[in-house]
Order: sequence, then structure tokens, then C-alpha cells
Amino acid sequence: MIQSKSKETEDHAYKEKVLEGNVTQSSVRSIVKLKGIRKQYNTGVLAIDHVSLDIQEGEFVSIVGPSGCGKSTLLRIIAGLGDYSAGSVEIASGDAKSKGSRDSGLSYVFQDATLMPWRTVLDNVTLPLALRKVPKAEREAAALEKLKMVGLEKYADAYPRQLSGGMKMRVSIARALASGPKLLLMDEPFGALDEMTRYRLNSELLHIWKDTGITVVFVTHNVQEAVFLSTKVVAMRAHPGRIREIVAIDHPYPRGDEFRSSIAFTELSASISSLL
Ligand SMILES: Nc1ncnc2c1ncn2[C@@H]1O[C@H](COP(=O)(O)OP(=O)(O)OP(=O)(O)O)[C@@H](O)[C@H]1O
Repeated sequence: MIQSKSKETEDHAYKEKVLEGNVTQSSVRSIVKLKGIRKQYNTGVLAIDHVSLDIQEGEFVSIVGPSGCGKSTLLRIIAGLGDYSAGSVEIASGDAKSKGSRDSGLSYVFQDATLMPWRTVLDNVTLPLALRKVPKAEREAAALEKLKMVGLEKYADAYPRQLSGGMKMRVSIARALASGPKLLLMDEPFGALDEMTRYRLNSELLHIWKDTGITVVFVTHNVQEAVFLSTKVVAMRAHPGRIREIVAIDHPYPRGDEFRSSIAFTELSASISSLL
């Protein structure tokens, strides 16, 4: 008898192949496909133009570029949170223009943790599931699992004011993961954190990425952060925002301090910085 593999097993196997750099053209599945995107705001500002980008399942893609080059505009378009003036957006099997983020299996993490101060950590993480009418026991179990993933299960009953900046961001990430998205969009999530905390959260994020098999699109000003995290770095230039170059970061995972202090890391960071 032929047994079909479960979706989870298939996703895991696929992810392992991506991590090993062992994905052939025929096994690659696009999760984000942007073609010729142009966005002109009604103020007349042409934020981005001619942006085409293909992101495969399981990738960790960072977008870097100078302030105002359209990174957030692009991320919002992928999320279905903002419209565009020309081009096409396909997210997995849908078009971001017609699908809200809640329906298309994606979550968004902002620079500010945006937690509700009157709700406990657990109640903040369960919120997206409560809005979807997921039963209480089920949503609390899912939230606790994600809090455990970010190392905060002991703080489930705490309030946001009792947490440090890094802990608040972990809660925000747990909340984004609670609905089990396939695609995680992150807009400068660690921009406000000190360097030590940022390094720690970078490593934790890579663990989560590996464990969940999720695809991540990550906006940052910080070229070193992009190189450390990513399978691929998208370097943008401004006025209007366009993709200057897409640089593959071939260094294997898991990545740690030895990668950060390597010559390859320094060279990649310098060559990407020179593009901006
Ligand atoms: N709602 C808006 N209305 C009008 N113009 C906007 C709006 N949002 C962004 N812009 C303009 O579009 C351009 C791109 O902005 P965007 O915020 O996407 O850039 P960014 O690369 O994310 O910048 P930063 O790194 O500073 O956050 C900028 O010139 C900005 O002023």
C-alpha cells in the first residue's frame, strides 16, 4: 500500500533540503511572487517602481536599504495591508490585493511590540485566535506553546509593563506565530533593542525559523543583521525604491558567533553596504 506523507512531514523534509542547500529547481515552491510592482502614494511620491521578487518556501529573506527606499511599503504590499499602483502580487495561491492578511496564512511583526497593556502576556498572544473564534482551551494551548518557544512561558500571567523591551518583542513574535502562519513578515522588529539583546533575539529567531519551517521576510537597516540571518539579502536603493541586487548568503546553518567573526561575513557585509 502506498502511504502519502503528511503535510507536516513534507514541509519538514522540504525545510531540511533548504537548510542543506539541496533544493533543486523542480522542488522549489514560490510563496511570494512580485512582478513589476509600482506604488505611488496619493501625495504623488513614487515610493517603489519595477520591483520584482520571488521568495521560495522556507527562505529567510531580508530587505535592506536607505531610509525611504520603500522597504515598509513593500512589506505592507506583501501583507495585503497596502494597495499598489501597478504590477502583480501572488502570495502562495492568492493575490494580496484580494486577500486580507488573516486569510492568507501570514503574520506581521512591527518594530513596536504593540501589546495591549491591560491584557496579560497570555491574553495578548491569544488575541488573534480569539478574534478568529478559536475555542479558549485550544487558543491558550497554542499560545503557551509559542510562549515556550520564545522562552517566556513563566511570564504568561505577567503584564507588558513588567517586561523588558526584548521580552515584549518576544511576546509579539509569539503572538505572530500563534496562528501558525506560513509566512512571517517582520518590519525592523529589533531596531529599538540594544546590540546584545538584538544578537540574542537574532539567534532565537533562527531557531524558531528552523523549528517551524516558516518563511520569513525581514526588513532591517542593519546590513550585518541581514547577513547573519538570511538565505538571501535584497538590497534596495531609493528615489524611487528599486531592487539594486539580490545577494545569496550561502553560509550553512546553524549560524553563531563564528559566522559573525568570519572573513566571509565581513566581506559580504561590506559588499552589500557598498550597494546601498
Ligand atoms: N502613507 C504615505 N503617504 C505618502 N507617502 C508615504 C506614505 N508612506 C510612505 N511614504 C513615502 O514613501 C517612501 C517610502 O517610504 P517607506 O516607509 O516605505 O520607506 P522605508 O524604506 O521603509 O523607510 P524607513 O527605513 O525610514 O522606515 C518615502 O518617501 C515615504 O515618505
